[in-house]
Amino acid sequence: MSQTSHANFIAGQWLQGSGERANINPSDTNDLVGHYAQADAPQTERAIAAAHAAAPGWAMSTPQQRADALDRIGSEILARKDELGELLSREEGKTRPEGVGEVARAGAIFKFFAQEALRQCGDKLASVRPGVEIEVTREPVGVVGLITPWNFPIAIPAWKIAPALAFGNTVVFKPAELVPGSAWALAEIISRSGLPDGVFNLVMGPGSVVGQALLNDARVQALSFTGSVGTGQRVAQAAVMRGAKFQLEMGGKNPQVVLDDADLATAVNCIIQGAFYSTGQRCTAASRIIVTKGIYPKLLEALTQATRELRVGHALEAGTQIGPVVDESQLAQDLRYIALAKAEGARLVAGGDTLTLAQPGHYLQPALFADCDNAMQHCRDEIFGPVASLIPADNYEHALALANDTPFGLASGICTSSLKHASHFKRHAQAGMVMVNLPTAGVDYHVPFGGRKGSSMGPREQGSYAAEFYTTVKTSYLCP
Ligand SMILES: NC(=O)C1=CN([C@@H]2O[C@H](COP(=O)(O)OP(=O)(O)OC[C@H]3O[C@@H](n4cnc5c(N)ncnc54)[C@H](OP(=O)(O)O)[C@@H]3O)[C@@H](O)[C@H]2O)C=CC1
Ligand SMILES: O=C(O)CCC(=O)C(=O)O
Repeated sequence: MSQTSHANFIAGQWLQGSGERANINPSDTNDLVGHYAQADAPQTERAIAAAHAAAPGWAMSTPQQRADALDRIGSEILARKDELGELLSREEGKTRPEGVGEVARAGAIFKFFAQEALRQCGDKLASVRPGVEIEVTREPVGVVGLITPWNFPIAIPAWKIAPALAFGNTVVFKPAELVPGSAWALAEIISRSGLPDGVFNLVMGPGSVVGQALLNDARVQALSFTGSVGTGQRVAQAAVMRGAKFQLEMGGKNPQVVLDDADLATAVNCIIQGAFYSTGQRCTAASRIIVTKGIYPKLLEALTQATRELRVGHALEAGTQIGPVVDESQLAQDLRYIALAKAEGARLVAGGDTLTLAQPGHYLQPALFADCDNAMQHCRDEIFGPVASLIPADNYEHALALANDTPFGLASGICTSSLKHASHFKRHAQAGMVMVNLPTAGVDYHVPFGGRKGSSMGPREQGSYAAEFYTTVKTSYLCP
């Protein structure tokens, strides 16, 4: 067994795994970010046992204890945002400003939930029976298993870990294998925050081993997952079979509608940001650009030019707008869908080719397709790359129908100067989040996040709504 400097954190101790994995920079595959421990199933079970043993004590911790720990974590993340942002960009490939921005968001999330820990409340109700008093209170669920994806290596862990701890649960955190660096740095900060041993545990390793062990173990009473539809369904099945709570966030095929009366510059900006920034690797990314006929030619011309001008490069280089794709297999998926779109008759008007730069990396020029049909397969599936498809619509009603014609329902955007259409769209878009004259991606940290249909299952994440998942309700009757 090798001695990696990045070990797992279990029961307050740093423990070597049964193996280790190299973390490679997608901007420069010669750059090794570090070696990170890999747990096996017995080590994962050890982490679960530690969280299980710590759960009763942490459930009885005071709101002040929880708030202090979370606030300390948030403060250190914010103080180190440049350094941690660089690490994040180096391992995941989003640009440095995006990486630093994500770290700042994670810090703000911990600060927010520090305050939420102090705001826990319940209801006191009159009974229908004389002399009886009723109280409705919230209690921690117990041990929660948190399984996170690679595309937001610190923000998604933050928005699961912070509410879990704030509401008195203990945590076993399994980050995605591609991005252990940010997870480990976050765990190291948490390890010095004053939490009792076993309250927070980091277990790095493959989803098929560590993730699966979390799904199987009856001591894990709640599972929060973000990632692909296929894995999400496994999580749901396992949770249902053994009666655990679960919460799934599984992506989208988000529409960005542009109406004739839209401001052209706003629409182009929303599409470029929503579809291509973060290399399109966001579950909130806009990939179906639904455009009414009057503005279609003008928008196509402006968008084609803007797409061609995007600077793809090393994530840490000043001026880079689009970093590399996260790894070879995601790049292969993007290229497969670009080939499929062409085969389906979509017209490629910009990008779509890999790029060879001075350093070896997974570079892809953002691809823009025109004259697509919403029924084409590449307009149905989540690609998770910098690929956008323009779909013409006859009018607003047709655009709305196309926007809703998808198995997913995460975010839905519209660009328009019509208050009437904006209001109607807000009401009738079948999505968990609606954006008017704003990109579909890029959300606030203090409000609910989640979707409908195939995008999400279970209670919402983030904001005060997070309490729904990370607590269980108790109704007490008292006859004094
Ligand atoms: N909605 C979203 O935000 C995201 C959507 N995706 C979509 O998913 C596709 C594939 O990405 P990928 O990272 O492979 O997604 P996965 O769903 O495979 O990964 C998400 C998390 O689940 C873990 N996992 C994998 N298998 C299991 C299992 N059997 N039991 C428990 N946990 C498991 C992964 O571990 P590990 O990877 O470490 O093995 C990772 O931590 C993307 O192309 C994209 O379409 C991806 C990321 C985010
Ligand atoms: O758009 C955002 O700000 C969040 C996106 C996200 O959470 C995701 O892609 O998983």
